[in-house]
This record gives sequence, C-alpha cells and structure tokens, in this order.
Amino acid sequence: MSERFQVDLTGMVDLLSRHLYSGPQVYLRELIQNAVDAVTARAALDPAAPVQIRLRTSTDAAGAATLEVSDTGIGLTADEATELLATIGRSSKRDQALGTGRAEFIGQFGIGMLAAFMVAEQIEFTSRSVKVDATAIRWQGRADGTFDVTELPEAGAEIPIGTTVRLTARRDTAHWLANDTVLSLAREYGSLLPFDVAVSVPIEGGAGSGGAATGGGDAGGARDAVNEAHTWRRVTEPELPWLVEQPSGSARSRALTDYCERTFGFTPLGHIDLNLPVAGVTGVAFILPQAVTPGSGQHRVYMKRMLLSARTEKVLPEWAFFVRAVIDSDTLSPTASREQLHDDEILLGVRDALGEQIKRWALDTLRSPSMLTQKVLQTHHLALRAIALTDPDMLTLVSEVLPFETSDGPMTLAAVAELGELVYTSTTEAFQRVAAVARAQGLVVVNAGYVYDSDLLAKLAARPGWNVRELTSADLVQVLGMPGVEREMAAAGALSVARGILADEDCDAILRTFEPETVPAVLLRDSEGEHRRELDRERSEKPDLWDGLLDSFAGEAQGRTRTLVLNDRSPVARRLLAAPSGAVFDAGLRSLYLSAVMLAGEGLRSAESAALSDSLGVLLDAALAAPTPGRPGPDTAHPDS
Ligand SMILES: Nc1ncnc2c1ncn2[C@@H]1O[C@H](COP(=O)(O)OP(=O)(O)OP(=O)(O)O)[C@@H](O)[C@H]1O
Repeated sequence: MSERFQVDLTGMVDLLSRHLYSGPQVYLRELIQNAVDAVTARAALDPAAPVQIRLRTSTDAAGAATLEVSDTGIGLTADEATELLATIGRSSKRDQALGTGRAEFIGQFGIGMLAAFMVAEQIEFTSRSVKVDATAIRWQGRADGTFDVTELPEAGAEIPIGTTVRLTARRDTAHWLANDTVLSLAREYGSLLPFDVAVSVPIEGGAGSGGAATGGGDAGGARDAVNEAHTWRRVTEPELPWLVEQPSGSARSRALTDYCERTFGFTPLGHIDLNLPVAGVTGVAFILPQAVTPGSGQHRVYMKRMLLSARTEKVLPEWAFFVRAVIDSDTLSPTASREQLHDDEILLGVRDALGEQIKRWALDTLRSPSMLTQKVLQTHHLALRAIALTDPDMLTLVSEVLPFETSDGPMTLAAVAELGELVYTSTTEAFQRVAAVARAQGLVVVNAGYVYDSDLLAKLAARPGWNVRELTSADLVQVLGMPGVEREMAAAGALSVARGILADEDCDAILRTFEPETVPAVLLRDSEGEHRRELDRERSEKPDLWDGLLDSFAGEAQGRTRTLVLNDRSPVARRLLAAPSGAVFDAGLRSLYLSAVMLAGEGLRSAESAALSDSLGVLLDAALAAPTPGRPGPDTAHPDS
C-alpha cells in the first residue's frame, strides 16, 4: 500500500524563513499578491466586479496583534480551501498543460501562504466564492500544522464575494503586524499595483477627531472611515511613474528626478528610458551622481507591477553599474523566493536588450558636448571603459570622447593616434617616471595604468589604422640625446664610480642629454624597457662609435633592475661628474638618485630617507666649509642672525 508524504509545517516555515526568503517582511508581499491574483481572476470572469484590497491592523480580545487583508476577488469554496490552502505546493494559478505559472497571475508555486506563518500562529480565511450559490466558508490553519474548514450558511448572505485573510501574531512577532510596519511594507511592495489598495491608519490627533482627516495622501474613493479614529490610506499610484504623460520633456525629467529621489534617495545625473514591448518590460534607468565600484548593480524589479525585490541583480548587464533601474515586467520569472529573477533565456534576452538601450543612449548622448555629457564622462568613465571592452561601438566612442592622461595633458586616444603612433605605459608608476622627460622631448605617452585601459588599448591595437604599443625604455633612451663620444669618455671615470656607489641599490648609471635641464637625473626601470637590450642593440649597430665604452659598463652592470640616467644638460649633473670622487661626490650622487626615486613616484623607504638626510648633511658641511666667493664664510655671522 502506498503512503503519502507527511510535511512538518514548523520545519517548512523554518526552511522558508531562514533559507528562502530574505526575512519575515515578505509575508505581506505574499498576502497582497494573493489578493491581487484573486481580484485578477474575478475580473477575468466579470470585468465589472469591484476591485478593492484593504489591509487593517488591530488587536484581538486576548491582546494579540492581528492583520486582516480583504479582497473582492474570486473567493474560495470549502473544497478549494481544503485542497489549495492546506496542500503545500498546490496552486490554482498554474497552467495544467504547460506546468508553469499562468501569465496573468503573480503566484505559481503554491508556497506563498506559508510565509504568513513566519509571523502568525494562526491564519483564518473567511471567503465566499464567486461561483453561483457558493456557501461562505471559514478556514483556520495553525502553525502546528492543523486546520479546520467550516461552512457558514447562516452568515453567507452578509459575507461579500471575496476573501478576508486574518493573521494573529505570535507574541514575538507582533511588531510585524504593527500599523506603521504594515503601511510601509504595503507601500514598498504594492505602490505600483494598478489596483485600489489601502491601509487603515489612525487619524492624526487620535479618536474623537472623527473622519475629517482625509488629506491629499488618502485614497480618493476609499475615504470611508473605518471608525471614528481610522481612515483608509491608499498606497497605490494610478500609473507607472515613467509612463505618466507630462506636458513637456523637462516636466517629465523633473517628475522622474522626484521619483528617483523618493525611491532611491539620490538625485540622478539623468535618466534612460527602458522599453521592451516584446518582453512586456518597461522602466527607467537613473544615472548615479557618484562613481560606484563595478559589480554593485542592484535594481528595483516589479513583476506585474508588484515589487519583486529592491535589490535584483542580473536584470541589466554587469557593466551597467553606473545606473539604478526600476523595471516592470510581465514575462520574467521569479525564483521561488520571489526575490531574484530566474536566470533563464528570457532574462538573458531581456538583459542584453536593455543593455543595448543603455549603450544606444550613451552613443547618442555622449558624442555631443553638454553639461550632462561632461558630468557623465567625469563620473562614470570607468563604467564606459568597461562597456567599451565588450562593445566595438563603445570602444570607438570612448576613444573619441574620453580624455586620457597623457604626458601632454588630457587627450582623447583618437587625438593621440592622429599624431602617428600611440605609445602607452601600462602602469601609473611607469607613467609618472617618464612623463616629465617624455613631455620635454615632445614624446606623447598615454597613461594606461587605470583599470581596463591596457585591455582597451590592446583592443585598439588590433584595429586597422591604429598604431598602438607599450612604451619601452628603449623609446626613451632613443629620444634622449647622446652626449657625444668625447663627453662620454670624459665622464667615463665618474660614471664608473657612480655605478659602483649605486650597485648597492641594484641600479646602473648612464649619461644622456635631455630636456628639461632642471631635471638632473631620471630613473628607468629595466622591467619597462630593458635598456640593456637597447645598449646591446646600439653596440652591435655602431661598434665603432661606441668603441669599448659600452663594454666597460655592460659587463659591470649586468642584471641591474634600474638605471639612473644622468642628464648631461643639467648643470648640477655636469658639476657632479666633474667633481673628484670622495664623500661629496658620493653624497651628491645619492641625493640625485634619491630625488629621481621620488620623481618616479616611488616613496622613500626609511633607510633611504635617512640616506638622503645624511647626504644633504655632507653637502651642507662641504658648502659651509668652502665659502663661495662673495658670500659670507662659515665663520661669518649669518646676516639674519
Ligand atoms: N486571497 C485569496 N483568494 C482566493 N484564493 C486564494 C487567496 N489566497 C490564496 N488563495 C489560494 O491558495 C492557493 C495557494 O496560495 P499560495 O500563496 O500558497 O500559492 P500561490 O499564490 O498559488 O503561489 P506562490 O507560492 O507562487 O505564491 C492559491 O493558488 C489560491 O488558489
């Protein structure tokens, strides 16, 4: 004999509340949604039937908090109540043939009612079915998993068609049924429903002030006071805010800005309309006023105008993290928790199509200069770079409109490319090291050290007509002038001493001429360009010119990771190279080396700071000991003292 599965309701509720739903608050979403489905089902049979959903909080005789949700929907017969309410996983809203939820309803899984047990110890349905001659019924379910169904033939005539669901809270969950909580949850989940949904609220000033308090926020048709101290407050807006007709474009922008401020709490830079009729999707994406980190895209998604979640991911592509969208859809399927979207082919299609609309907007808007363009480029350049990585049109746009840092100030990549070749550094540190020297030599170098930039340039490099490559220190060595053989020979001795001193720092030293002459030395990293290979190349190309000179330090400096390039145009560097070796030469060279380290954007380590201080001390002592002609000597009193 086969037996039926048994279900432990407490275990099921625990499972839902801890693992499926984000928290007990969703109980109200499930109740409103059932009421909405019930009125939708009735309207399909009788378009003239009343459509009303009412929520009312109270306290019962035993002092427990209660909530009643009444609808003018399709109602339930005793058999239906027994079958549908007490069978977990049974739903009246599924398409029998397809085995999926029916398009007109929000519910489909047959588990939503259980959510009410997260906050209630007892749930009572009082209902009268729309079916002809149906008897009114009462169904009572308890958290221990027991239920009763009673027919109410006596009271039947007084009970209107529809359903009232009454929840009685447990002592520890009473706050979920408090009037303020119910009002704000009903607004959060239901404000865009195309139905008359109202919550009973106490009239300000309390009992005794009568039904007079029916201010602007109250439901027009629902002003009938519940009693002396309560009135109905409508929580639903008649139309989706982004579909409301406005007298002008600017009036619409203002209204949408207003809506965004109310809903998301920020003033958007602008908005992008989203519209996908084939998938029954409409909405609007608001451009964030501040840059945010990639991957933080969370959007407000409504299913058939009921809030699914205020933090839905995946409805827009990941790169669209610079907008917050509100979307309403008829076709997307929720997961059973009804808090995320089912990652199916429809969602994939919708995500791509909505992403396309955002791209279109960017391509159409950001090409023409305006305040909006400027603000969006400034704030969201990172997002635009991210899109450009996957989209050729956006890559073109980014190369044409987005300013990149170059050694010649901010320039677009297209403008740099027009100069002939686009040379870039792949780290900001490398850029800082070479920018001043490159600028002085008229070499335009792009800083591609920010996120996505190297990848973007690699993509551009693959495009016909683009001549793009990473800067090597060979480029710099090439643009830096040669001091001439005689000068090289004259300085060879000093350079050799310098190399000996810098060997401790794993640094080589060479002599070049470059602008500006105010920079006595720059530091190049071997990893960026491997000047050694360049020197080898030069040596093999011009063996006569270089004679044995290169060999003399090539052997010595083999494998150094950095090179100090001394500037033969700089009077300071020349004076240093002309100085005899000794403590002053040593201190002067170390000072130049350490200022080149700082110029390269590398901070000084504490030992280096100490070395700089020591070197300056040596130089100061030397200067004070050897007075310059015309200046007061060391033992002459300082004029200011
Ligand atoms: N207010 C109501 N009026 C009429 N029938 C109702 C009402 N609330 C619930 N029901 C019936 O109870 C059934 C079970 O409801 P439940 O909320 O558990 O699941 P569902 O809404 O079908 O699916 P989901 O789990 O996706 O919400 C519904 O399919 C519906 O037939």
